[in-house]
Amino acid sequence: MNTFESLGLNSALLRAIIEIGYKEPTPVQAEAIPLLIQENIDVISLAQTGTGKTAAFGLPMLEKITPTANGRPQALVLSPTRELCIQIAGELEKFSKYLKVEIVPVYGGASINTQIRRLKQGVDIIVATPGRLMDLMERDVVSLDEIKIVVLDEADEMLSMGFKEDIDAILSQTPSNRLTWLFSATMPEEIRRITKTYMKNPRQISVAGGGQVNENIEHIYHLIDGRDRIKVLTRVLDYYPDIYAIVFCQTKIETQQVADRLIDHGYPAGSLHGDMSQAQREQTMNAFRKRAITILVATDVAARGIDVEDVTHVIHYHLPDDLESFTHRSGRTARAGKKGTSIALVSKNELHRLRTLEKIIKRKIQYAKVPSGMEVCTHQMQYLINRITSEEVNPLAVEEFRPMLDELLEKYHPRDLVERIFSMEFNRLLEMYRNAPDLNVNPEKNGKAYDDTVPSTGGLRRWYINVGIKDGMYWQDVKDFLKEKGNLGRNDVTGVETLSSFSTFKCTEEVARRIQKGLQGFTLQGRKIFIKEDTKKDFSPRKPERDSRDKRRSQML
Ligand SMILES: Nc1ncnc2c1ncn2[C@@H]1O[C@H](COP(=O)(O)OP(=O)(O)OP(=O)(O)O)[C@@H](O)[C@H]1O
Repeated sequence: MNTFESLGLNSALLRAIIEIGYKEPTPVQAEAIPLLIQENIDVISLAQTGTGKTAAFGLPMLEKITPTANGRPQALVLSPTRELCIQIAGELEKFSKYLKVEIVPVYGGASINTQIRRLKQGVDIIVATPGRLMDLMERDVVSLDEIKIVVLDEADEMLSMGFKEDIDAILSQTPSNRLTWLFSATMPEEIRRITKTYMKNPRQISVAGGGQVNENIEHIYHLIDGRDRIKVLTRVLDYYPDIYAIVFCQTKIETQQVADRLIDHGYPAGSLHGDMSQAQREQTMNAFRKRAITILVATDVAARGIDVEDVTHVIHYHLPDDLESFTHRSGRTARAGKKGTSIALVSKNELHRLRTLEKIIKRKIQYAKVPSGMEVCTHQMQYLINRITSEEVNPLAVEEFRPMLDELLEKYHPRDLVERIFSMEFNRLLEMYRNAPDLNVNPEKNGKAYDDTVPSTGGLRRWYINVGIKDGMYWQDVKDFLKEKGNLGRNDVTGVETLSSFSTFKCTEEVARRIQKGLQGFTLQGRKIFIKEDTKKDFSPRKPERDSRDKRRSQML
């Protein structure tokens, strides 16, 4: 068995690790720690989510630096989001409890003056988001000329967010003989490019039995009608007692909308996305960690890498655009050797992407039916029975209230009491679910893979409309919207395809005129909404005209 003692860590670090409660190193730690301590090399390490990569780079980093009197930073960790900065700095603080090391997190949205003050007092390790570090460098309050080690955490995400220039500028200020360590759960193309751009002969360490597959995650999907998404979500949330979940949405708008809907329906939910202030984001994360809220609705970027203990479920409200994100999302559960479930809500037109995903994650994603209303009630009932029957009786408390309990038992038959307890707990649920519809889509029958309805008349043309996913609208919503504005029949509009900032659809000129009339004077968030003929002649499915990735990201952050 590998032990932390055998990895070459000093006694101060070992003492802290024991106090934290780590018993033995995870495979990535066992592999990386001795190598990084003994050799001065660039390293790229692929390891599953939740397997302790922070300690895998943090412990050797702490072992290798020797705090100097001049208080200039010797190590730098770059990470994409504020949450991650705070989290990594917090972990490093814990590891360095018995060392004299100054660790300063610097990230946007928080007071720059406080960060400047802390940096001026001397710092050994900076944990930073690229944007804020650039600000600080421009103000000449931080100098990177003594940096020995740079860690690029979630490097692909930093590039996706458009930090490439900042990273270039930051790294150009560090000594050329610095070491660069990169840890990641996935190996997208960006990571390969990063290795080429920023690293010198990096050694790739692969962990036995590692790779991208976290066997502790059970992957399932529900096949649904896209219009029922929120209903399916609430049903799933109701089905699992004590669910502690992160729900991933694709855009900031959708994240907020879903969280608002859940809160309106009485769920303990909160949202996390880039349109919130830093204070709001910290408040939500704290509430989630303390379980004051148990459902966190988040964008991919805001929740990348966050480590919250015992998250039971990750729910993909939509599949991510960028399928690598699926691994990072799912990895918010089943951390540190525990088990967890990832549930994808998939409409028929997303099915083919699910198959691609299975190849990426090298796992089968099992189909599961959306629970029926009765199944929700039965499951909750079983849970209540288990809770009651496994509860240990507290004799002292019972004795104290014995007279009241006796009186209750004299007045009511035990069966009557059980029925009352049941009603107390279940009236709301039964009311809600007694006649609940079946939310499953049969892949062979009723569900539609895409909008393939037959239009009422001939003479079809393709039209463009300036609404899309970034407005929180998917094809069904766009179709409903057009139907409403043009006061149309079911099949008047067809072939709706929705991309980030616009959609296209097919209809006759007459139908288009009705839509145009309905749209007169209509604005969405101050923007005039219009349709115009799409002059591209053929109706074959168009390749999505990708927005630049940065632009898309800014919607998703
Ligand atoms: N040796 C260990 N024994 C027990 N728990 C550990 C050990 N190492 C790390 N952990 C715990 O496991 C959890 C996951 O660690 P960490 O956040 O570093 O994972 P990660 O690999 O960076 O995940 P991700 O790829 O999802 O960002 C943390 O709560 C951490 O405290």
